This record gives sequence, structure tokens and C-alpha cells, in this order.
Amino acid sequence: MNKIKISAVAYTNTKAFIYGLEHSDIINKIDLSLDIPSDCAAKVISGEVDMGLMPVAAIPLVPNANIVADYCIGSDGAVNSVFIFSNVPIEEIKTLKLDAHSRTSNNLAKVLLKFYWKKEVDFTTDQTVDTDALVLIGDRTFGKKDDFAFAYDMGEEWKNFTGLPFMYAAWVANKKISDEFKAEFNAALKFGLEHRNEVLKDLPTVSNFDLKDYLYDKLQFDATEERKQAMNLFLKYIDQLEKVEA
Ligand SMILES: C=C(O[C@@H]1C=C(C(=O)O)C=C[C@H]1O)C(=O)O
Repeated sequence: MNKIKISAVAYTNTKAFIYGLEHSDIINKIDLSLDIPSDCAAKVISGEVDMGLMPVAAIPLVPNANIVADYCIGSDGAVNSVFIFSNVPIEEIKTLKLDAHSRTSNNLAKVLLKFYWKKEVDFTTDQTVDTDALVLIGDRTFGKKDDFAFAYDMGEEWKNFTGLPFMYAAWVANKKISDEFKAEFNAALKFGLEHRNEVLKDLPTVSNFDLKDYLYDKLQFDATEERKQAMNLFLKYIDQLEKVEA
């Protein structure tokens, strides 16, 4: 049988899922690669893999996209790893650097700035230029909040804006995946989440960052109906961004 090719995110937020996959028989049926989120997106879009932990902002670019698991990377309010870091308050931001690792959070920054804070901002992907603010996601943000005058947690700001939870990444396939495989995959992910204490033991401590709080409280892994509604609303806002900018 051909192995199912999967791209997962190489960040701490995905460690429990990886633990579950590696401690289940399914590990023999998959070909797993760990990638930065923007590469997960590229691989699922191009068909280099069959499914991946897909940044939700890029789901519309996936041919035959279908969500294949009951779990995701989400939060309900603050997530503590998706930030706009800034040296000036949001009202004064004129230029913002996007994060090359990200697809969702870059768009979330654009949506929040335009529709919530109602700010016109120049965005750049050029990491060499000086800007007022930057988007940063994942493990590279751990313990960095105090390095900047302002740290806007975008999970929290999305909740302030919409009253909704958020979904950053979902398990998405670019082809039909059998119900049998999906059931086994879900069971493995669930097993991993139930063993977060084991995952925690293996993680190096990070100064000025509470890993337990992150894995158990800030991150929320259930792809609930409310979280999917929030995703659809987010995708509508992204669509409007593009129309406005066209
Ligand atoms: C919560 C996070 O969610 C992520 C953010 C993503 C993005 O911005 O594209 C994609 C996958 C997730 O890893 C994080 O990376 O800190």
C-alpha cells in the first residue's frame, strides 16, 4: 500500500499530534515531514503531499480541499505565539514586516489592521528593511514579549473583534481520504493530546514562557463548529482584502 504523505508543522504547537502519530500503528502507513507552516501550505497546494496541517488562510488555494480531522491548531482568545510586535502603539503603525513562516497570521494581521483597527499600513516581506512593527509566530516568539514596547496577541485581538475563537491551521487533504484512515488518524491525534504531560517532559524549558499553560490552556485543539464558523468568517475578510487591494 502506498503511504499517505503528510506535512505537519515543526513547532511546539504540533508536538502532541506528532507524539500521537509516532505512538500509533498509523506511523507505518504515513510518510511524515515536519515543515514550517508556509511550506506545509505549499506542499498541500502543489500535491507534493496528500494532506497537511494547513494554515487556514491558504485552504482556498488547495484543489479539492477537505478537512480530514476533528482537531486543529486553535485558541479562544490569547494564544501566546501569534503576535504583532511593535515599538509604537497600533494607532501609530505605518509599516509592518510579515513573517515568511506564516500564511494565516500574516493575513490575520491584515484583517485586524483594516477591519478592526481601521488602519492603512504598508506591508513588506523584505526582512532587511526597518519597519514600525512585525508579525512573528511559533516558537520564535517564546519569551520575546518583553523585548518590544507593544505585543499584540492576535488570537486575543480576533476575539475582541468578533467574539469568536480562532483556527490557525487545520488538517486538510487535497484528495479523498478513506473513512478508515481518517478514523485511525483522529484516534492517533487524540492519543497525543491525552499525553501532553509526556510531551512536556521532553521539551526544554524556555525562559519567560509557560509551556504547560501553552499546551493545555492557550492552544485549543478541537475543530469545533464555532471554530469552523470563525474560519469561514476569516476567509470572507481575506477575500474582501484582496478585492479592496485589486
Ligand atoms: C498558533 C500558531 O499557529 C500557526 C500559525 C500559522 C500561520 O500563521 O500560518 C500556521 C500554522 C500554525 O503553526 C503558531 O504558529 O504560533
